[in-house]
Amino acid sequence: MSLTRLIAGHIRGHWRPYAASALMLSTIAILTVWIPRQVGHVVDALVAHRIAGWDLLRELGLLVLAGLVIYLLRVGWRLALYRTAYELGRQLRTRLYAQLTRQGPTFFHAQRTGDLMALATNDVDAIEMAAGEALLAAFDGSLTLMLVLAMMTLGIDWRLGLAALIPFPLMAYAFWRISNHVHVASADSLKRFSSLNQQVQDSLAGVRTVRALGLVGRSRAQFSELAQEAGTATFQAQRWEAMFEPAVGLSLTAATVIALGVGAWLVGTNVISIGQLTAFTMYLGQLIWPMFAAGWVLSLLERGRAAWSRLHPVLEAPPGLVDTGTRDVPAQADIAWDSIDFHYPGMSRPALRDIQLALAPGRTLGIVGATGSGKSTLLRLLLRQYEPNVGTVRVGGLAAPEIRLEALRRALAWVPQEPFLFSASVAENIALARPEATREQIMEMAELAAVHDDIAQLPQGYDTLVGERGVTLSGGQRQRVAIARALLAGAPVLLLDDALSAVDSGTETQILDHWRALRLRHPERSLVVVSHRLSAVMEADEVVVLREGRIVERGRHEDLLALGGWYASQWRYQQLEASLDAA
Ligand SMILES: Nc1ncnc2c1ncn2[C@@H]1O[C@H](COP(=O)(O)OP(=O)(O)OP(=O)(O)O)[C@@H](O)[C@H]1O
Repeated sequence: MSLTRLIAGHIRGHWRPYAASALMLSTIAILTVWIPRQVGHVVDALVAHRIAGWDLLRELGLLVLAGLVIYLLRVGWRLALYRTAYELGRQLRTRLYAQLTRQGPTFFHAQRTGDLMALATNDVDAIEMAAGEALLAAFDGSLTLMLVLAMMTLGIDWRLGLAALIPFPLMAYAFWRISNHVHVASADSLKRFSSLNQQVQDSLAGVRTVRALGLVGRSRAQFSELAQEAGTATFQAQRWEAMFEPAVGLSLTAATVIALGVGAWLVGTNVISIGQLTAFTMYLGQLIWPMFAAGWVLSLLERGRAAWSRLHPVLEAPPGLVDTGTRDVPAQADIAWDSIDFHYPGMSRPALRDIQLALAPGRTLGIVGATGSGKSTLLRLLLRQYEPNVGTVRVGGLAAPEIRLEALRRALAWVPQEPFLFSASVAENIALARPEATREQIMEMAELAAVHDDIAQLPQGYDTLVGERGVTLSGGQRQRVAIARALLAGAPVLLLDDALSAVDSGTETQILDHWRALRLRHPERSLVVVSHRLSAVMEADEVVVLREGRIVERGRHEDLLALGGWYASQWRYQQLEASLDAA
């Protein structure tokens, strides 16, 4: 879809404010061209000594009244129009946000956060301007131009009109050249603003790393270079935009010189009066606005087009995952990875191969293996962040794609290794999936996640702000807050994706004991534990060991010890490490 079609569609949907603005602008244009005519009449009457006293005052009063009405209408059209242009901005931002929530990791892998933020702010602003000011200025400018030209040629003298217009084709050519440059320069400026945004985002997110590595100087230099580039690109666009004004000025000066020359001759030969020549020069002055409007409109439209060409592909990007599911998660949510093969998009090496695995309701599955062996990928397929290339993930006997995505994800309480805490209180963070939860319920889950005592130590307890603008929690505290959040969600399946990595083994045992106690109340709930520490899976009903995407060992803890493979040697190693730590 082009920008024109987008704007045309918007106008169709909001024709009333556009029509009201157009009506007001038309009235303004008519009054504007009436003014020189009126001045011409007054001048002629003064020259002929036909007017004085109250009559003169009345004629001048009419001019003042026209000026006042023009002023009020100018305020009126802006109010009517800006509201609807902002409405387009709101719609585009909402569409962008909805699109972002539909997308999966592949999309976000390809898009830079800074770019997406720039799209939602700068680019949408540029489109808003194109659909608002630019459109109405185009309408107003063309209408004024037509009326002024009509008054100059038909109302005064067509020869004088034609002669004065000689410089204008040259100006049109200059406009065309300038607007091409504005388009290229605007696109570049928007792109560089995105890069600057990205740098700010990266620097803020990684500020501690940058400081710790002593890279502050380099980071500043990089930022200053990007800021310089963005500034230069914006200046470049402005430089071309600034050319519009001299082009208008030159053309009008040339037109005025011609008009005065030809006009003097026409007055001398009594074809037109002095009052008409006065009106004509006033009309020439009135051509300034349509000319400026043309330059302004062209530059706004070029900015809008450049912004739309960046935003449109993102809005139209096919969702990473099509949610065609219609079913809810069955009550007995057993899970199965059925003959799964999977490789990440663009990667040749498979991340999972020939996976056959099942988890009955109320059971615990442990997934272990060396780093990069595919443990988290198993969970990502279950969460439908990616689709397997071969095989099917089943939940409650249904293929995962048959289930509504939101229902599927609500049934799986996932705690990643590095959970995200929002800028809100600890209580609100825990109650994310159940905002209606009572303080007692929140506290109960925090106790189960072994984080209640930590929260009690915070300055405002459960009301302490955490996240970006609040108190900084340790990695282990964040993990436990996220576990409390997942427990409160009350989902039938809890997925701990290395979510105990930052807590000590004593706390880990405590949390897993609490889980088992909780399961006495909810015997149908299942647990999947991905862990590097084998103590986290020793009570599991089944443990699988992954190596390079394949299941290479499986069984209960004792079976795996007896097998004498990777699990057994890793267990011995971790036991030794624990006893050394204790010593
Ligand atoms: N988004 C991705 N794109 C491409 N390859 C990926 C992606 N995510 C993971 N991989 C690769 O897939 C393989 C399995 O990754 P996965 O994250 O499942 O391993 P893991 O066993 O959970 O590792 P760890 O214990 O370090 O968390 C690895 O080789 C990894 O490099």
